[in-house]
Amino acid sequence: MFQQEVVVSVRNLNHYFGQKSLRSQILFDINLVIKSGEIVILSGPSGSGKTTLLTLIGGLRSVQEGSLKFLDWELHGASNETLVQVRRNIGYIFQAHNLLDFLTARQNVQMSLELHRNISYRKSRLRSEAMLHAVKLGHRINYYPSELSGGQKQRVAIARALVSQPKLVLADEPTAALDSKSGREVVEIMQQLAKEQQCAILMVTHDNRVLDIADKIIHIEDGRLIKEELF
Ligand SMILES: Nc1ncnc2c1ncn2[C@@H]1O[C@H](COP(=O)(O)OP(=O)(O)OP(=O)(O)O)[C@@H](O)[C@H]1O
Repeated sequence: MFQQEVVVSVRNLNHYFGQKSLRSQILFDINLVIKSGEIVILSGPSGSGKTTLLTLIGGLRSVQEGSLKFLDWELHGASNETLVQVRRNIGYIFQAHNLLDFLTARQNVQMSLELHRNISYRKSRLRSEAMLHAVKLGHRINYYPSELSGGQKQRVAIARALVSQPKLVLADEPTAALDSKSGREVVEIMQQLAKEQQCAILMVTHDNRVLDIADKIIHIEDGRLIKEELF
């Protein structure tokens, strides 16, 4: 068995949007722990605060109140250098896969490794190709995004998110644009790679077909975590 470490720890987190009289509270007293290798699904109605919470955890937005720790880094009051370090340890997968159209599948994956300065071109190329094999795209390495199906593009996005062996993957509706078979394939690949690399996954989804891959499902409503289900 792997020793599970705490990857994300959120304590009494509040968040507000807007200024002065237009200021309104969006997140209320959020408490949450995510451990390595754990797959957590975040569900809730539109506008309940899911994306806001995901972007806070991802170091993409400033923490205003409360504590948010990623590994040993406190994000509340963190410097830009710290946030850059944090982001290097996180893989991001969004609904629109955000691949660059003028780069091949391999180049899209490799680009994310090039943010890590201490890796040679040869090594990054080999690792990117191995990762594309892992997501079952070994036969599409030199294809451009326009030559791939929706499910294949999303698998390239998974390879890109996981190739740097991040401690955490944040996925915002990764199956939303996919038919049920491709959606299922995409989450099963995420699950398998997460368990192999002991990476935690926090996934926002409305897709009932994939709920069973979660170790834990948390529900958010009007900015409050209301229920946690364990599997
Ligand atoms: N930049 C912003 N400025 C002001 N209000 C915002 C901003 N971003 C989000 N909000 C508001 O915060 C609330 C939560 O939004 P958020 O995008 O986190 O919800 P969500 O649960 O991800 O919704 P969906 O499922 O529709 O994507 C909403 O009421 C939204 O209108």
